[in-house]
Formats: sequence, C-alpha cells, structure tokens
Amino acid sequence: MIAFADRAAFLAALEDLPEPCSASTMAARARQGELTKPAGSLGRLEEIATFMAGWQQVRTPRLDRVRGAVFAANHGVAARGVSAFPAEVTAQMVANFMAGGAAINVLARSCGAELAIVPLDLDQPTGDIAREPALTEVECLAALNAGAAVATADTQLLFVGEMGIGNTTPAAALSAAAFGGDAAQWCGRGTGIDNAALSRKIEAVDQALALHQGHCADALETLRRLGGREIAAMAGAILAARLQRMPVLLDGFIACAAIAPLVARNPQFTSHCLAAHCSAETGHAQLLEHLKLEPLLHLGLRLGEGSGAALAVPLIRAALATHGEMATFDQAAVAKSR
Ligand SMILES: O=C(O)c1ccc[n+]([C@@H]2O[C@H](COP(=O)([O-])O)[C@@H](O)[C@H]2O)c1
Ligand SMILES: Cc1cc2nc[nH]c2cc1C
Repeated sequence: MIAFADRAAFLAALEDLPEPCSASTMAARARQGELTKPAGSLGRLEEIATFMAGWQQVRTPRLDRVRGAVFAANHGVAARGVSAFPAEVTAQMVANFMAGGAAINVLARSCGAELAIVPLDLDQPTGDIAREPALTEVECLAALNAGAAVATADTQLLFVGEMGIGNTTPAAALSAAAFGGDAAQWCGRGTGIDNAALSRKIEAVDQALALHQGHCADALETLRRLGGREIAAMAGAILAARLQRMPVLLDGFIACAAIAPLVARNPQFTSHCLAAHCSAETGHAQLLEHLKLEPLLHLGLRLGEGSGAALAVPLIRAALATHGEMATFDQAAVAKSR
C-alpha cells in the first residue's frame, strides 16, 4: 500500500511519475486497426481502450474490479454562509451513504463498482481559509494517506468523489492559486446559493488568496493552506493510483480542483486520468481546459459524491467490450479498406 511518510516523500513522488506501458498501448492500437469497422469510427471509445491498455499494461484491458471512494469532511469557511446548506448535512449525508440511500450508492451499484465511504474527522472542521491555513502539515499528510489507502493494488479503475458542505469555496481558491484568474471567475453557485452568499464566497476566496498565495511554495503547502481533508484525500488517492499505473476517472469541480496544485507543479500529472464529465459548477469547464482533459459526458450534474464518474463507467465498459470482443477482419472474412 502506498503511503507518504512526509512532505518530501509526497513531493518526490510527484516528480517521478510512472508512464503507461507503450508496448501494451501499441498492441491495443494495432488490435483496433484489425477490428471490423472503419479506422477511427468508434471515436473516443478507441482512445479509451488504448488508454486503459497502456495503464493496465495489457493488450485487452478489463473492468472486473472498479473501485470508488467518497471522502467526506467539514470546512471552517462554511461558517461564513458560503453554502446553501448547513454544515451538519455533511455528517447526515455520510449516514445516508452508509445506509446505501444516496445517489452514489445507487450509481455505484448500477455500474458494478465497489464503494468505500471515508469520513475524515467530521467533528473537526478545517481552519477558515480566509484567515488561517485549512490544515496543519500533519493533518494534511494524514488526509493524503487516507486517500492513498483506497488505491488498492488489484483495482483496474479508480474513481474518487467527495461530500463536504462549503467545499466549492476551497476548490475555487485552489483553482485560482494553480492557474490564475480572480476569485469571481472560479466561484459558482455550488449547492445553489443566492447572490448574497455568492458575494460572501468571492470575498472569502479573495481573502484566502491574498493571505496564502505568497506562502504556497509547493503542492502540499497549497493543499494544506487552501484545501481540506476530503480534497487532500482525493489528491493522495489519485497520486497513489499513478504510482501503481492505475487509471482514474475524475468526477466534478472539487475532485479536479484537488489535483490542481499537483498539475501546476507537474503538467504530466493527469496522463492516467479521464475526465468523466463537465459539471454545471462555474469553473469546472475552464479547470478541465487547464488539466488538458476533454470530458466524456455533459449532463448538467453538480452533485459531487463521484456521481459523474460512476455514470461514465458503463462507457468505459462498452469501450473495453468492443475492443476485446469484436471480430477482426480476418475472423469475419470482411474485406479491408483499399
Ligand atoms: O462535483 C461538483 O462539480 C459539485 C458542484 C457543486 C456542488 N457539489 C457538492 O456540493 C457540496 C459543495 O457545495 P457548496 O455550495 O456547499 O460549496 C459538496 O458536498 C459537493 O459534493 C459538487
Ligand atoms: C443533500 C446534499 C447531498 C450532497 N451530495 C454531495 N453534496 C451534497 C450536498 C447536499 C446539500
């Protein structure tokens, strides 16, 4: 199991990222050329199959073990009235996840994913980022490692999601810190806030950036100052996946913002990731452009929980099924293109 012993170990891992197996990628690409269809006619399904082959290091990748994890945590900045819901909802939704009644439970069941629910110190909200760092270094490392622990070696595809009232505020701050732009550009309506709450949110992000930006010397420091426990956990899980050449399906705005500091440091970081969808949250579309990822789905979702990622799993399954099961031109005695 991957664990980051200290800041240096985390930062060193980010500098030395494994690449996909090029022989498997080439073998999968060659097989795509043999299947009974005009070259390229399955569009992104073909790219998905070769992407999965490279990361799973086999010519014909499989999806027998899809694992999802939902990390939940609370945020000090929520006390400023930046969400449409009270902070108690985080713990109440965790109880709902445990009972199997939330959207992600249903979607994980329907796409055949195993789901882990990981509450992170719900009774200890982070520091309010507008006036102090969200986490101490020890707390941030603990959250990174709680995330890394879900990327278990036998997983063929990992997705991570989150639940945390107020967390679109730190997500906006992380995005601005990584890729520039002002607070208003990255702040959206989250759970459905009114104009007054949106103004408070923009002000909180402005203050957080003014306070912390000069001190964000590395990716861990940025996550520690501007992030939160579930956010650091997602970053830890996605990095631990990369270290094991495990492909990852990214969910919405917060899941993508979690890796923004890692991508700012190493632009190659998202090579093992597919963006499942583009959320309705302001900022997600531009964030995906910075991550250089084209989302698979546009469904107007703004739920989080890993819901968009779970919805994309059947698409990956279909890509791998066509790749693995279609007849070749030779097998079906179909003439090849001239
Ligand atoms: O995934 C997204 O793009 C997304 C967009 C908006 C809201 N959310 C969810 O809503 C919560 C954060 O919204 P807010 O307004 O409390 O900051 C948190 O629990 C997220 O899972 C998620
Ligand atoms: C009810 C509810 C469910 C959620 N799931 C993810 N974020 C959420 C926010 C709220 C408010």
